[in-house]
Parts: sequence; structure tokens; C-alpha cells
Amino acid sequence: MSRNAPALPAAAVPAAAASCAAHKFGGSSLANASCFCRVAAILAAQPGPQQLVVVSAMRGTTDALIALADAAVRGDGGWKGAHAALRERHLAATRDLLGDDADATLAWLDHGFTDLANLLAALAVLGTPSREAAEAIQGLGEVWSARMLSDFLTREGHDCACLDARDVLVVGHGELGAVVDWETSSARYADWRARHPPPWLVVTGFVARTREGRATVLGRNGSDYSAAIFAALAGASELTLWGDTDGVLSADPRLVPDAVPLAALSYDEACELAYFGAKVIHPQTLTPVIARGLPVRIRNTFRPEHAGTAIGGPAEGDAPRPPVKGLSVVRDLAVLTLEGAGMIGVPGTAERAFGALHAASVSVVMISQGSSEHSICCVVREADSARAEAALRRAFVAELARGEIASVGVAAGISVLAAVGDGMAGQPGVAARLFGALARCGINIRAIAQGASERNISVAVDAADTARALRAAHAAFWLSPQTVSIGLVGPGKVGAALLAQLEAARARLLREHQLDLRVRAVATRGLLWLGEADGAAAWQDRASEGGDLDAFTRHVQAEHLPHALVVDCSASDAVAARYADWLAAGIHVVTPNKHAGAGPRERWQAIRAASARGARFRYEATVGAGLPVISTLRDLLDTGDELLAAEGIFSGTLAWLFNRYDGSVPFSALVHEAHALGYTEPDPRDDLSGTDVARKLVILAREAGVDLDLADVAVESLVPASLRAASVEEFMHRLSEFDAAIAARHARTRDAGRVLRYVARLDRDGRASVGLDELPADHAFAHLRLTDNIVQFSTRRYRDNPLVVQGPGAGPEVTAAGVFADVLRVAATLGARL
Ligand SMILES: NC(=O)C1=CN([C@@H]2O[C@H](COP(=O)(O)OP(=O)(O)OC[C@H]3O[C@@H](n4cnc5c(N)ncnc54)[C@H](OP(=O)(O)O)[C@@H]3O)[C@@H](O)[C@H]2O)C=CC1
Ligand SMILES: N[C@@H](CC=O)C(=O)O
Repeated sequence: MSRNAPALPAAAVPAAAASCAAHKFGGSSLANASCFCRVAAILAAQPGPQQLVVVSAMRGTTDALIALADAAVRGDGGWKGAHAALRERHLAATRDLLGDDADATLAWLDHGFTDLANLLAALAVLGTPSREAAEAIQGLGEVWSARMLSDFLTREGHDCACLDARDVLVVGHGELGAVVDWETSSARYADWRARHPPPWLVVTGFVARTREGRATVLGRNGSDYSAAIFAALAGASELTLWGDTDGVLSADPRLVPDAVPLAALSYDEACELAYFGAKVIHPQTLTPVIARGLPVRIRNTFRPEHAGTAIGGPAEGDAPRPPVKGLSVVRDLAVLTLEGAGMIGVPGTAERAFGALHAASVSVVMISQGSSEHSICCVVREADSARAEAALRRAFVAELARGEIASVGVAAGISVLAAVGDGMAGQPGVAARLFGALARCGINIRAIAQGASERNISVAVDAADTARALRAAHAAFWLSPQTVSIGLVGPGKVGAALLAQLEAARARLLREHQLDLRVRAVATRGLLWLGEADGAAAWQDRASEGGDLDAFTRHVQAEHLPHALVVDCSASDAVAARYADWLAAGIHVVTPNKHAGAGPRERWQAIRAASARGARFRYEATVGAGLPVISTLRDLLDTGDELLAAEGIFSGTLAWLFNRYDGSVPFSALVHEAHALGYTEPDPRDDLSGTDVARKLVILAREAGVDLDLADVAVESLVPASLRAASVEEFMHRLSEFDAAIAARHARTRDAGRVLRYVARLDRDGRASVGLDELPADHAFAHLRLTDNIVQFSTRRYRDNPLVVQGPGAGPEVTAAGVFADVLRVAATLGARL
């Protein structure tokens, strides 16, 4: 709506009657007798002697009346039953409200319903509705509800009159709908008021009369418009629109459940939001109140204690204004493009294009033209798009034939998302934040528009992306938390610890960082749980059989949540084989599973290539559990250093075993203990064979750009050949067979004044080895504690004295913490304030 829309002429503006407050109650506020009582209580609690109350029909009445007229015209005799039901609903509510004092109102209503029945019977005979009859019927609900409320308020002791707006309000019909004849309406209102002085006045919403004297209606949501008109006619000091929400929300709550009520909006913000589909208040409704500077408040009849949203009230003072107040979307649109070199620098092309659309009665929702003038693009309603395309083809038929216009195209299935706020004017970075948020969840923007008022940035996106785009933008402007939909594969020792850590941190992350990490799916090989926002606690009790990872993926990548992340806490190669597809689909991946990083080179390259396209891949915990090993190496390399060699103890299990083993307890008993403590791999042979350490070395080498495969690593295995093919259970059972050999080796080493340590080495020529070393007792690797890992990086900068990362390198808790930290790093790249 434009600020230049026809407004109340100055001569017709009554001086503000500071003591008169205007209210409008919608149909849901007047659904039944107890709703009428609630409305009366609200009015009784209002300050000031004068109350002007505009009412809608009882909920559902207007639709019922339209259906009655349609049925009568069709000759469907069923209208009689529906008429009787509607009559009884109004009579019953009146009896409940007025009790012994109901007779006059009941008789009046009965008379009205009899007139309606006669009119419907006449329509049934005629078989065609006149516009007059249809509009007269549509508006009856307001006539009835106004009288019912007025009589009830009178019975409650208020000095109250009832005005049928058709006696006062005169309208014509223009392109935008009803146009008020202010001069006539104002004079009639003054005259009527002189004859009906009670300070309380109930007025019928929605209905009016034409200049020719015919009953008419103001169009859908017309009662809001009526309220604004009568507030202006009465010179009210404010207008409250009572409905069933706590005011205007920052976005459509059906698409953004975290939408928040807005305390205040300027008129312009309200108009922008309303125009773009938000359920605020129809822009036309605002015309009389803007002209008069009348503050409007939107409040909830069912929660009158809530302050609601103030529109056009006093300026918000010096407090910093959020750049974006709200977001709204218009669906079912199409992008229309006119393209060609023949348009460049030719004056009047835009005028001809939009003139043609006007002539075809096509309303343009959004316009965008690049400075090259090579194309003009606009967004129109999808239902109008074929007509719009044909109109443009007709208008430019000659240019199309000469090739000066290359194409006229239509892309249907479009939604326009608008970010609205007065505070974005002059503030750099607002567009960047919106576009960045959409980019991070992989949403393509088809067209962009921002007016010079800088109050609205609109983007056209594919309809399928509507909900995700709205949620991502909503979170980007801190109107709601950044929500990440998380799926966990492998709730074993590490996975279970991670679930517990996520649950423990959830409320704090939400409160302090507006980050909503929502675990919505858990999968094992045999079980699958898919949930929503209620958390993954006791997921096993709610899981189904069959860990179908396709269903898991579909659920995690929910259409309504902007960001999806899979955490793989399995040790499965088959799960790692899915990473590239997940990443390519925009799903972020975090994992402690080494199978991807140390797996086949082509697969690793495919994963890296997929992650370069936007979705994040983090795997810090694969090498040092909770230790910052990979990130330290990355920092060195990213700042221009060069890895010369890496050496260390990379296995928490093997560190713990050789730190503990002194020959007093069998080695096999210690392996059982390490397994029980959660230090070992699911198959402890992966540790004892050196495979796990070799994998970590390959991951580090590849990180440094060394082209290494697992097969390139010289590995010393501690697993006897006889146990290599056994099952895990059999291996653990027969492990003691291995005790004598290791005891003998330990004794020899100790007698030589040395210690056994399992060491990994990568040299500057890319030679890699892992194996048991007999180290001098004063070697740095000989003095580690418990599961401590140590990684020494020799680099160009750290040549003489290597950079060392050291600390616990195994265990569910520390590993889960490393995975969690990666999840938070991903969330930070998505815009979370961490
Ligand atoms: N423990 C530690 O200290 C560290 C572990 N890691 C890594 O963390 C990962 C998990 O280790 P941990 O928790 O000890 O192992 P667990 O054996 O305790 O847990 C593994 C989980 O993965 C599930 N799983 C296995 N295969 C599949 C599959 N194909 N599809 C779905 N789920 C599957 C298992 O469920 P089920 O068997 O019921 O199907 C189980 O829930 C491993 O990759 C390990 O290398 C990394 C650093 C340190
Ligand atoms: N089993 C592994 C766990 C971490 O990767 C180890 O002991 O280091």
C-alpha cells in the first residue's frame, strides 16, 4: 500500500476525542456466548468513558451465509436445514447471554432470520443471485452479532447504542476495492451520533451502503477496515484489533514455530509485512489510521494480559533497532523475464512492458532490473503468468521477430521472501546476512529487489525452498535460534556419550547462543529412531527394526529445518561410503570414524570435493579423540608452514597398555580392561594390529598433502597370525595365548634399560611406519600417563624443537567432546553466535 492512498480529507477529520477508544473484535472472539462475555469483560476493564466497538460476525457465520445463498441459487433444498442451524446458533447464544431479558432480542433475530429465509426462497426461484442480494446476505452476520453484543452490554449496565453501519457508511468501488465517501459518511455519522448519544457504541463491521443506496460489503477482512473507518469518523485516540494471536509475529508460525510476537511496528513495517502475506492487518485497513496518525494495537482476546503489538505508536526511542523486524512470504508466484540486447539504452521499454501487464490486469509483485538493461525481470502471481507472458509477447512482437528481444520466459513455482524492518536503512551487512543465510543452506536466489527506502529486501526462491529459506533467514536475524537437525549413526560408547553431552548442553546453548542442536534421528545396524523436537532420550524404546539409512537421511534433511548434520560414530566403512552423497546433498558430516580419512584415495577425494561445494566435513576426533591434532596441523599449513615429519604415540589404547604393563598382570587382562573402559576400537585387533594407528597416520599425512594410502604404511602387528581370522569374541577369549610372547619381549626390553612404546612415524619423504619401539627410559615418549597421546610436528618453523600436542587420546567422554566441538564449529560456520 502506498502512503499516497486516498485518505480521510482534512475537513472530515474530527478533532481527536482523547477519551474515545475504538476496538474491533473478530469472529473467533465472538464464537459463542462465553466469548461475548469475555469481550464484555475486556471492554469493562478499558479506561475512559467512551468505547466504540466494531464487530465481525460470530465465527463461521459469513461462510455459512455465502454457502446458504449458493445452495439456494443452485436449487439445493438443503439450505433450509443450514438456515435453521444458523438461526438456532444465534438464538441459543442470545438466550445464554440475556436469560430472562432475551425476548426482545430473540424476536428481532427471529424476524431477521425470517427475512433471510424469504430472500433465500426467492433466490431459489430466480436461480441467479443479484449482486445486491448476495452482498446483503453476506453482511447479515455482523448485523446480528452487533445487536447481540449491544443488548448484552446494555444488560450489563453500560449505556450503549447499536449502529448498523449501512445507515452511515457510504462507499464506492475502485480498483483496490471499497472507497469511502468520507464527506457523506462523516456527515451521516455526526447526524446519527447526535440522535444516539450513549458513550458506548457497537457498530457492525464489514457492511456499508453504496452511493446508490444498495447494501454492500467491504471485502474479506472488511471488519478491520470498518474499524479503522469508524475510529477515524469518531475521532478515536487509538484502535485495538482483538483477535486470537498475541499480536503480529515475526513470521508465519506454521512455517517458523519459533516465531516471536513483535512488541512494536511502524506503519510502514506493518504495511510491508502485510503486503508480503503476513497475517498482520490488511494494508488498505491502515489507510484511515495512517492519515490520522492513530496508533493501532493488535491484541489477543483470549490473553488480554498480553500487551500485543503496537503499530504506529510513538517512536521507539534511542534503543538500538533490530535491522529486521519480521519476515514474510508470498507463495504461488512466477518469475517473468524479458531479455535481449535490443533493450539496452532504449527509453520506454520498461513502460511498455509494465503497460502491457497493466492492460492485461496483471499485478506485479516484485521488479528487478540489472544496470546492464539487458533484461527486465518481475514476479507475478502464478495464476496470472500465462496471461502476463502472452501480454509481453504481444507488446514486443516486432522486437521478438527482429531478434532485438531474445526471449520472454516464465519460471513458475516461485515464492518471494521479504525481510522487513525500518532499522535496516543505512545499516551495512543486512543483505549479506540474508544472502549468506540462504547460501549456507544451499538455497538458490532467483531474483532480488530492494527499494531505496531500504525497508524491505525481497528475494525470489524456488517454492520447494520456502520453509527452509524462511527459517534460515529468521535465525540469521536472531529472531529465532539457529536450528540444526542432527542424525546420529552409531550410538555406541562414543555416540552414547555424545548424546548425553548434547542433552546436557542443549538448554544452555539455546539460552546463551540461540543454537538449537536437535537430535532427530538415531541409527544402528539394526535399529532406527526418527523423532522431532522432543529429544533423543530413551530413543531405543521408540526405535523400529532395521537401521534404514535412506529413511534416516530423508528425515534428518527435513524440509522445514534449514541445516542438517549427520554425526557418524560408527566404525563402519559402509557408513563412510555415504559421506560424499550426504555432503553433495548439503548435509554436514562430523565423525570420529577413520574409514573415510584413511579409506580408498578416490573416495577420500570425492568426499573432499563434495565438501568444497558448501556442506562442512569435520573429523578432528579421528586422530587425537578430543585433542586438537588436525586443527593444529591445519593452522600450521594454512599460515604457510610446511610439515617435515610427524612422530608420536597415536593410540590411546596402546599408550595405556604399555604405560600400565610391568609384567605383574597378564597383558590380556589389561586389554580386557582397556576394552571395558571404551579405549579400544569396537574390534580391539584394530588397535593391537597397528591398523588404527596406521589409519591416523594416513589421515595426518593426507591433511599435509602427502599422497599416502594405508597399504603404504609399514605396520608391525601385535596380533598373532593364529588370531587374525577369529571373531571378536573368540579373539578376546583366546587373547591370553598371546601373553607369554609379550611378557618375554617386555622383560628383554626392561633388562636393556629401555621401555616398549608403539610409535608412528612419517618422514619428509613420505615414508610411514607404525610399530613397537624399544625406547631409552628417558625418552619423551616414555613418560606419558594413562591414555596420553603425543604428536610431534617437525615443520620448517618448528625444525629444531618440534611442536607438541599431548593429552588423553582415547575414551568415550573425551572423544565425544572432540566430536561435539566439531559440531559447534560447523554450527559457527552456519551463523551461530559461539
Ligand atoms: N573409543 C574411543 O576412544 C575413540 C573412538 N573413535 C572412533 O569412534 C567410533 C565409535 O567408537 P565406539 O563408540 O567405541 O564404538 P562402539 O562399538 O561402542 O559403537 C559403534 C556404534 O556404531 C554402530 N554401527 C556399526 N556399524 C554400523 C552401521 N553399518 N550402520 C549403523 N550403525 C553402525 C553400532 O551399532 P550396532 O553394532 O548395534 O549396529 C554402535 O552403535 C569408531 O569409529 C572409533 O574409531 C575415535 C577416537 C577415540
Ligand atoms: N582405539 C583408539 C581410539 C581412538 O582413536 C585408541 O586407542 O587410540
